[in-house]
Amino acid sequence: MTDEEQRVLESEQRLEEAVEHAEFAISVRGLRNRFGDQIVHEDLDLDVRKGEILGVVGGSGTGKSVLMRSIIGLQIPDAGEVHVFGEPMIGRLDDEEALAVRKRWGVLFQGGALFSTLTVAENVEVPLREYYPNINATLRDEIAAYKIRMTGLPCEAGPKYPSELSGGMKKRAGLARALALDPDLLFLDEPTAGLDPIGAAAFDAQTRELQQTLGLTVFLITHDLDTLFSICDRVAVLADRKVIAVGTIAELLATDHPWIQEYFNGPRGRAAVSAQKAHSGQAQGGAGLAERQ
Ligand SMILES: Nc1ncnc2c1ncn2[C@@H]1O[C@H](COP(=O)(O)OP(=O)(O)OP(=O)(O)O)[C@@H](O)[C@H]1O
Repeated sequence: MTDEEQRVLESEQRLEEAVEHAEFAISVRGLRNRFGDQIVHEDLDLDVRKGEILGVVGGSGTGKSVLMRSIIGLQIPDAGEVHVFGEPMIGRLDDEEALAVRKRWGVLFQGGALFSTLTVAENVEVPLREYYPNINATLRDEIAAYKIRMTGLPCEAGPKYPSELSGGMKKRAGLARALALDPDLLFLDEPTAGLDPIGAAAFDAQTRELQQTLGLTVFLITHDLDTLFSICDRVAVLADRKVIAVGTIAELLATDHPWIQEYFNGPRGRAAVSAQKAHSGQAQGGAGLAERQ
């Protein structure tokens, strides 16, 4: 086969795959990740629908963060396929194509991962400098200020350093940075961990509002049952090295997997359901999420 024929064949294959994966923002097939003797994922499949908030749960060490890192290219899996918006993410895109897909997502890492020597505004500007180096400084400052306000932080937060912020403010600053490039897809790794319940509920409400107004797809790793019940459209459960179930919480509860039953039907799960019911009652009585922020 000539080089030209090979190129045409590859481009046809890519087109077929793009059509096959078009309804999903993310498609993972047959993922395998191993660290030495420890197999974290084996034959893991997962589809994330466009426009949904997918909660990702599982016991500690089941590989939720490794899964996220495999999707965004920070972890090269031992086997498997990852497609984001129909594009194959592992080894088949050239630099320019990979960059075009990477611009379509934003990531809030566990703990915020802000650069401690940069102000909040400078942190938000990092992806702008990296992906759009020709934007002038004034426009960059304006975009950063807008993103900061978008996440509910006051303008005065811009010149502050991460060490001067509360935990909740740091998360919002990380969120502002994740939104810097107007992404279609947002990855959130335990966004409410370490926040007090009121701060966590406000962050959830902010996430939901942003997802709806910006039409985002959200891949949300969490241990927070209130987050799962209040804002996730579906939940994927990691156990036994793979995604053992994915669906609405009602659908998950209809399965008889012991971990799922214990997780959602245990004391904390029941408390989250009661809180959710109480909140829905209040909302019908006029106290909506927006008022709680
Ligand atoms: N770079 C690495 N080198 C070696 N082992 C790793 C590496 N990254 C992750 N692991 C291991 O992979 C497993 C899964 O880690 P991961 O951080 O994805 O878990 P998790 O489900 O996100 O856990 P948690 O809920 O506690 O954050 C863990 O046992 C971890 O020690």
